[in-house]
Amino acid sequence: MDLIVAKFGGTSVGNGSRIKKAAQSVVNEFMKGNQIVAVVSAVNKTTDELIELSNDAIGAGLTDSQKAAIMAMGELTGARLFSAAIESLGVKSEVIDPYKDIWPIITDSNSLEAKIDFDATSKKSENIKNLINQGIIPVVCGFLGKGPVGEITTLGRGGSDISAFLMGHCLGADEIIIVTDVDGVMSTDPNKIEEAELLDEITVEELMDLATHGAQVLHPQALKYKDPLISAKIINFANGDLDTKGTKIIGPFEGDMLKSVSIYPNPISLIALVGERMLKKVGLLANLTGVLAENNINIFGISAGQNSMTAFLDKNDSIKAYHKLHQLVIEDDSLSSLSLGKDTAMITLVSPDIIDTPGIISGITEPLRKNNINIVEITSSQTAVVVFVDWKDGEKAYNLVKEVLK
Ligand SMILES: Nc1ncnc2c1ncn2[C@@H]1O[C@H](COP(=O)(O)OP(=O)(O)O)[C@@H](O)[C@H]1O
Ligand SMILES: N[C@@H](CC(=O)OP(=O)(O)O)C(=O)O
Repeated sequence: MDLIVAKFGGTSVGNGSRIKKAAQSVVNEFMKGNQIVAVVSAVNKTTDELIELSNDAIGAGLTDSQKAAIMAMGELTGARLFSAAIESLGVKSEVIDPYKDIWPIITDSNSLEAKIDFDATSKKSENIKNLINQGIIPVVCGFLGKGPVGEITTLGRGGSDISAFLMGHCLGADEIIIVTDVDGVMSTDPNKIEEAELLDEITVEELMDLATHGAQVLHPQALKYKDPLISAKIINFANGDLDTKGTKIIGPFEGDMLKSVSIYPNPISLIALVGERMLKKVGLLANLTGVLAENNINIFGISAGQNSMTAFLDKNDSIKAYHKLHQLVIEDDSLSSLSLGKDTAMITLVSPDIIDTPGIISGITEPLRKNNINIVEITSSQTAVVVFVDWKDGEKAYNLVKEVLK
């Protein structure tokens, strides 16, 4: 007997027959002997409509907490429709919403982008387990939370995916299934490029990057709660069957809950190409990477400015790269010179919190400044910050950056 958390996005419950089909797919799993929790979003575009309605009616006078309570109506209705559809098929079900004591997802008081109190949520999830053990199918409102004074909060647009992974984690589920309007994760958005191909599987790390760079298919914060031991997949509602293959989400493979700090074991050399108005020169980057690729040299990072371009390479490759790139400088009129910089240590911090934690970069740089450690380069994306310091400072900087995660 497996415990499954199945999340139904807005499109998968987009009309009456879809709700019926979705409820049937949940009941089918229950009849096979599995335990199941449904997490349900607002029907179709209800959230957008509620926002538009309140903007038209109230406009700037609308407070965040009023907006959250109005938006919540979408999920409050969706969950009731879903639960009633399950009961109409002869199985007991209960709606779980933030107005009830049993509600598990506890947050801070930020009405529109609430932060989850993981410990409180874990504790309160026990009540949901009791319900499941009584043979009842809980239907949990996605997207919603309950703040410190019992008020409704929301987890941010698209937040029902977070609700599903959080519930899956806290309940110790065997599987999390995200039911949506595409066959799974594709090579790109299939609504933009028709030839997009379905991926059989994707790692948490890859999907997190895809999602933070705008692929709507899953909320990036949801993957924070993906436990390596819990199976997860994304499937199309059109199948009407939760057993469908879709795209399997595997991992995470790095660190605990996707957070890690690492130091590359070898020194990293910085090679800078200098030239006038380099950013305006077409194909320069391709030439740089082409030369390195031809010589089987791996690139750990590239930074580009108006008049220079720097490649980060393993020290063992740097002399060879230096000579090969010099040839490029001689041949290309827009390049004036090349310099092989000092040895640096590369420290990488990976965390899904980077995207929504103001001050995380200064949290890293401040302790380095206080310890008189000079930062040679720093690059950041939505999920990783990479800091380069003098090689001699590497170990100390690594220990300081590790403290940031704590
Ligand atoms: N690489 C991708 N693979 C699959 N879908 C993608 C991808 N990038 C963007 N999408 C979009 O994500 C949408 C599904 O997410 P969303 O609309 O939030 O669904 P739901 O309402 O079920 O939560 C798809 O309709 C698709 O347009
Ligand atoms: N209904 C909310 C939450 C959500 O996650 O919806 P969906 O699962 O349809 O993306 C929204 O539109 O933002």
